[in-house]
Amino acid sequence: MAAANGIWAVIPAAGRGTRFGGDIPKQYLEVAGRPLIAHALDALLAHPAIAGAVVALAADDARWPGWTLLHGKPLLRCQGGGERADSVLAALRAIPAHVDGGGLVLVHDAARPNLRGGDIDRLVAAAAQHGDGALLAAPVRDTLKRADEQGRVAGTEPRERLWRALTPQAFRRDALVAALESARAAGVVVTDEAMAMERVGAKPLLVEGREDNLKVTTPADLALARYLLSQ
Ligand SMILES: Nc1ccn([C@@H]2O[C@H](COP(=O)(O)OP(=O)(O)OP(=O)(O)O)[C@@H](O)[C@H]2O)c(=O)n1
Ligand SMILES: C[C@](O)(CO)[C@H](O)COP(=O)(O)O
Repeated sequence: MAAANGIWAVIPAAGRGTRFGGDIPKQYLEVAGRPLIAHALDALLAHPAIAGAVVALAADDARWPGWTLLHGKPLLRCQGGGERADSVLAALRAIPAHVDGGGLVLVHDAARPNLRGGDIDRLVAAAAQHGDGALLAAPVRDTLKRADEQGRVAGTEPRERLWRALTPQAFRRDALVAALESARAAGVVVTDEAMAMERVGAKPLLVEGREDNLKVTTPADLALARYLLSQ
């Protein structure tokens, strides 16, 4: 059951895309006729459980189209920060005051365009039942090798119970804000929201998500995203 005022989504989109390269920030590269960022925003705001969204943008973002409404729902913007976690925290703080702070928020990378409604359904259902929150993830199905400094195999890592964290990740807003603030105060850079929650003792539930919920990090990812979103 969504809390009063519904579930809000937070979309960190203030990254520099250094691993991707190029002159255009990857969140604005064209995928299936729209900017990459549009797909994540559309998937979230099209979902009936989502009441609104805040997108965190770089201070010098000159490409944001200025959307303020999507699927009839509010789409707010804020300025992101130096790390992804800073952007997430800024966006959480930009959620309107009338929205229940004890309600769930979903945090989803703008760089993940292929989010499907069924995954949102299952994540929201799991997070509503599990007090410590939940995240979409994919079980590791390949053998994992650790490399030495020369790029040679230094060993094979056990993969039992190893998962790749995806997004969205869903937590009670006030708890997530406190956990992110705690990590920041400790000088710990958390790479996802679950890591911040784990730091303060939470055990979020892993919800198996689609393998094709990829994050566009390199040009090869963009080619795959274009293929997937053209289907
Ligand atoms: N300071 C940051 C860094 C990242 N992000 C966002 O977090 C998501 C996942 O980050 P990633 O894929 O690493 O994007 P970049 O940080 O832009 O990529 P890179 O690490 O290669 O620079 C992206 O939507 C990105 O825009 C953000 O909002 N603020
Ligand atoms: C949040 C995330 O997508 C989960 O896998 C990932 O940690 C983001 O990492 P990035 O280096 O900021 O892309």
